[in-house]
Amino acid sequence: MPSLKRLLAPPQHFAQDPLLFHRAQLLNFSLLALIAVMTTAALFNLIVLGDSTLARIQLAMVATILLALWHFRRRASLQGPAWLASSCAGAMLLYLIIHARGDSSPYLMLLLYPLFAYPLHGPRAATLAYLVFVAAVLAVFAYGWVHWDVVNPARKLFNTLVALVVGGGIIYYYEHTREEALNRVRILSMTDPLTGLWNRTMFDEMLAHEIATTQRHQRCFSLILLDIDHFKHINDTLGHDVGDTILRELAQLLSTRRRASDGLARWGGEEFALILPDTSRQQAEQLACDLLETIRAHRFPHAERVTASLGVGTFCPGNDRATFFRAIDQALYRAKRQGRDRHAMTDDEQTAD
Ligand SMILES: Nc1nc2c(ncn2[C@@H]2O[C@H](COP(=O)(O)OP(=O)(O)OP(=O)(O)O)[C@@H](O)[C@H]2O)c(=O)[nH]1
Repeated sequence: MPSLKRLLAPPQHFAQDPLLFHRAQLLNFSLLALIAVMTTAALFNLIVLGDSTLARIQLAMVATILLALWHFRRRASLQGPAWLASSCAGAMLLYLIIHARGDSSPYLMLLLYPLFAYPLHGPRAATLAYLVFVAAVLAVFAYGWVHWDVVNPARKLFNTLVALVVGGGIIYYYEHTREEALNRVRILSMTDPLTGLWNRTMFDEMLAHEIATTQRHQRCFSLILLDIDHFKHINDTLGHDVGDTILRELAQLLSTRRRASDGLARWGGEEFALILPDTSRQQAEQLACDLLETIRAHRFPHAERVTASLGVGTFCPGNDRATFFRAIDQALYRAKRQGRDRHAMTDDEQTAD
């Protein structure tokens, strides 16, 4: 049983993103199901019906799907295997219609295609796949009209088209709204509700990503930790609402000052963190001075003077995350101790571990 559970579980690469994880789960199941169905069909065709040509085609398909399954699980590749799975499912459904030579019941099964393709590809790619599929169904239909003995083909074509358009439309709409809802949940889980910046969870994820990139490409990134000075006093004298407004306004100010590639997060109560990819110690220090000047010059509503203290450091390949953070914290503490409204750099030896 545990091995069956492991087989049904998608690779862990997709665990971070709920949308991709859902697709990966579905793809994993579909590939396994296709292998089982195709193998059974091939054996049935070979042993019971004696159709070795069809059985060979099906076994070749099984081999291709096995390859796709390997690619998906080892390489964590979703797109290619997903297209292969939906193409195989589409081909099987078309084969059913051709095999039934105009009998009505397989037409109803065409709706299985969008039911399968939309959750697997997502609305955009699945619509493309579905259009190709509908075109293929119409081609089979046109062929059948000429060659098969179909009673009232015009009515059959009309009913099939209505089912394909209405059924496909409903499935598209369902999948589209489901993805939108999931995206909203994802954004809510990543952002801080007061400032709209990344929250701590997202910051940790982006930091881990930046550290991995740093090690891979052998380059450094810098980090600034910013803490508003005497924020407790602001809250106590002006009220929490003013405190909240200052947090929001500072977040806005920092957002306008950063580059598009920089990551900005609310790290804690009145603390903010800026990840600066590909940024040297000197560049980070210059930015820290600019930020201090910008905050000093800004007129915050109700508050006469708002300042901040900054801890600044640079992470290079070989550094250790925990040591680096300790050093940044100590730099920030030093800036506070030395009188606030200033920045302090980490000691090089501290971050070098
Ligand atoms: N208004 C508001 N206040 C918050 C929020 N989160 C944390 N705080 C307050 O921020 C204050 C932080 O106080 P301290 O940690 O003592 O720091 P400080 O007063 O800024 O002093 P220094 O950092 O030493 O300059 C506390 O009073 C918290 O209640 C928030 O979301 N809104």
